[in-house]
Amino acid sequence: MTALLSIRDLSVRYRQDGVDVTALKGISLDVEASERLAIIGESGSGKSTLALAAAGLLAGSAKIDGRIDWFLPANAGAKAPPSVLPDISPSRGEIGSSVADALLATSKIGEGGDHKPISPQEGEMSRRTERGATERRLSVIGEIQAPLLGRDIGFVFQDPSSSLDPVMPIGEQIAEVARTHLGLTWPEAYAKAKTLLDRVHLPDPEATLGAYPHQLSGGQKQRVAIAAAIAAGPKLLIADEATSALDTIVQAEIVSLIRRLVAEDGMTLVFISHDIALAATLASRIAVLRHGELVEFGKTHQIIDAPRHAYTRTLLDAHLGLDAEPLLDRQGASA
Ligand SMILES: Nc1ncnc2c1ncn2[C@@H]1O[C@H](COP(=O)(O)OP(=O)(O)OP(=O)(O)O)[C@@H](O)[C@H]1O
Ligand code: NI
Repeated sequence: MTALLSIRDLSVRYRQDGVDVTALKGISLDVEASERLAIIGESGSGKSTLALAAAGLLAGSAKIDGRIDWFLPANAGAKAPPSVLPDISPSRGEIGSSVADALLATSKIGEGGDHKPISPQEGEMSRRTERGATERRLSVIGEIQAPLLGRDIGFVFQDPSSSLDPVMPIGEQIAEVARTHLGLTWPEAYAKAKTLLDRVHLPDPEATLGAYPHQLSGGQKQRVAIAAAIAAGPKLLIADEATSALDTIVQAEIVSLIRRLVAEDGMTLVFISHDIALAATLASRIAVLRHGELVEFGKTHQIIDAPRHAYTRTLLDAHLGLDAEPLLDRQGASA
């Protein structure tokens, strides 16, 4: 297997009210190209921090140590028009040299989070936020080859309302991503948006193009957020608790939607959840975080059938206590 993303010795500290909070401690893991990886752990274990760090979206105040290497296809970003290229200042980060047919975007992050800001893509990062885009900085340092939100990484957050603009028609929000990153004209981008609304199974895509987020249910809004996230054909889809705010039935529908889209587009998936059983239905590998440390990492069946760490067993037991049904749909896990 080839790595899409390699994380080495990643530590992240936030400063809050004058106190340092260590969110991640020495995390090393590879995300393999085309795999479905779940990151699980209880609230505060560092799951979102890991995803945000990988996507280069950590708040500028975060102190980051370690190394993140991306292995993107050489033509990544080739279609991005110059007007939308990020404004990246020279920095201490290193750009790895090109290898034969892959581009290596390397970030070696110095002590003290000495990483430079990247301007948010207009209308993109400013809306697709969880904790406020204005604080966000790209910690993955690079030139235009650095992974770019929307183009290389699709990010789906827990609350679709926070990632969608309430006063912009849905079609325009999706079309904008396609236009920005694929260099399409507006009519082409709208056609693409309509196709995407159909692909995420929204009823009447034509009418939905002109609808506003408040006219849709929570599950439908999450479908729109997913359509926008994949509009530019990213290599990696990161879903951070993307189904947690939804009721069980809708949650299952969104999980199967994600599974289908990832398979159809050959995307790599990082699925973040506090729910080990849900994660097991989707992922081929599971990483278990606890208090910012990677306590267990392996194939889904190994984690479920023979967990090595007591904490993983606790997560499994907690689940079994609530529900006597078999924990894992083994078909789903191995598919
Ligand atoms: N912007 C921030 N400023 C200060 N502390 C933060 C910030 N973001 C996260 N933290 C802290 O870092 C730790 C890890 O948080 P993180 O959000 O990564 O956990 P999580 O596993 O995603 O939790 P949840 O399941 O609740 O989303 C927590 O102690 C959290 O309070
Ligand atoms: Ni989180």
